[in-house]
Amino acid sequence: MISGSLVSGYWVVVPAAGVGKRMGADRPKQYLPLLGRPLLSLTLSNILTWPGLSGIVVALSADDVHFPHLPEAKHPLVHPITGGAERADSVLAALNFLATHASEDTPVLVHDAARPCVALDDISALLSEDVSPIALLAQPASDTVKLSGVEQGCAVVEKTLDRNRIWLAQTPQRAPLGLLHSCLRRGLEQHAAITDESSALELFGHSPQLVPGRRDNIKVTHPADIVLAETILRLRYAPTEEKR
Ligand SMILES: Nc1ccn([C@@H]2O[C@H](COP(=O)(O)OP(=O)(O)OP(=O)(O)O)[C@@H](O)[C@H]2O)c(=O)n1
Ligand SMILES: C[C@](O)(CO)[C@H](O)COP(=O)(O)O
Repeated sequence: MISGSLVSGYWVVVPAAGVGKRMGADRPKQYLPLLGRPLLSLTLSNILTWPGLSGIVVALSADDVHFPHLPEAKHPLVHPITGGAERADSVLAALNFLATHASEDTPVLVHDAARPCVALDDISALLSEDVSPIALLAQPASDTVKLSGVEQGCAVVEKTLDRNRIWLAQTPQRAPLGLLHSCLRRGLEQHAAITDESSALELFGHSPQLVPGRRDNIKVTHPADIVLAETILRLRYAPTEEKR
C-alpha cells in the first residue's frame, strides 16, 4: 500500500537506440510486434499513463527508420533525440537534451524501451514521496545465487552468495536531473563500466534506494521473452472474469 503523495513534474528518459543483438531478429527488438503493436509503442503508451509526467525523451539510433511510424511519435510529450553507442551514451544524450529544458532538481526516471510490462503500482511505489530521490525498482532474488568461476573452460560454482542481499536491478531508475547528468558524464569520461543509472551514482558515493518491483517487469532480451511479455500483458489487461 503506497502511503503519502507522489512526486510529479518528472521526465522519463527511454533508451531505445539498441540493435537487439541477443534477440537476433530482422529489426531492432524495440520494433518487434507484441500483441500486434511494436514493443516501443507499448512502452511509450504505458509511460503516457503515469501520473504527474512532464515529458518523455526517447533516445533513438541515428539510422532508426521505424519511430516516425509509431502513433506516439506525434504525441506532444514525446521528444526523440539521437542516442549513442552504448545504453549509457544514449541516456547521457537524453540528459544533455533535458539539461536545456528542465531544472537541475527535476526528477528523472530512466526506463528501458525493452520493459513494456512495468505496472502502475510499481511506478507509484517508485514515485512515492516516502522514497529517496535516488532509487530504482529491483527484484529481490528468490532463487539460490551462485558466483561462477571457470574450470577447464566450464562455468563452475565458486561460491553461493547470501540471496537475502541480492537484488536484480530493473527500471525505472530515479534521480534528480543534475546529479544523474553529472555522475553519468563523469563516469563515462573515466571509462567506467556503467550498465544502469544506479551504477553511475554509486561511482560517486551514492546509495540508491532499492524499491521492490514485480517479477513481471521483464526486460525483453531473448526471443522467448516476446511470448512471455505477451502473456503478461494479456493477463494484465484481460477482463476480470478471464483472469480467474
Ligand atoms: N546503444 C544503446 C544500447 C541499448 N539501448 C537501449 O537500452 C535498453 C536496454 O538495453 P538492451 O536490453 O541490452 O537492448 P539492446 O542493446 O538492443 O540488446 P542487445 O544487448 O542484445 O543488443 C534497450 O531499450 C535498448 O534499446 C540504447 O538506448 N542505446
Ligand atoms: C538497466 C538494466 O535494465 C537494469 O537491469 C540493465 O542493466 C540493462 O542491461 P542491458 O544489457 O543494456 O540490457
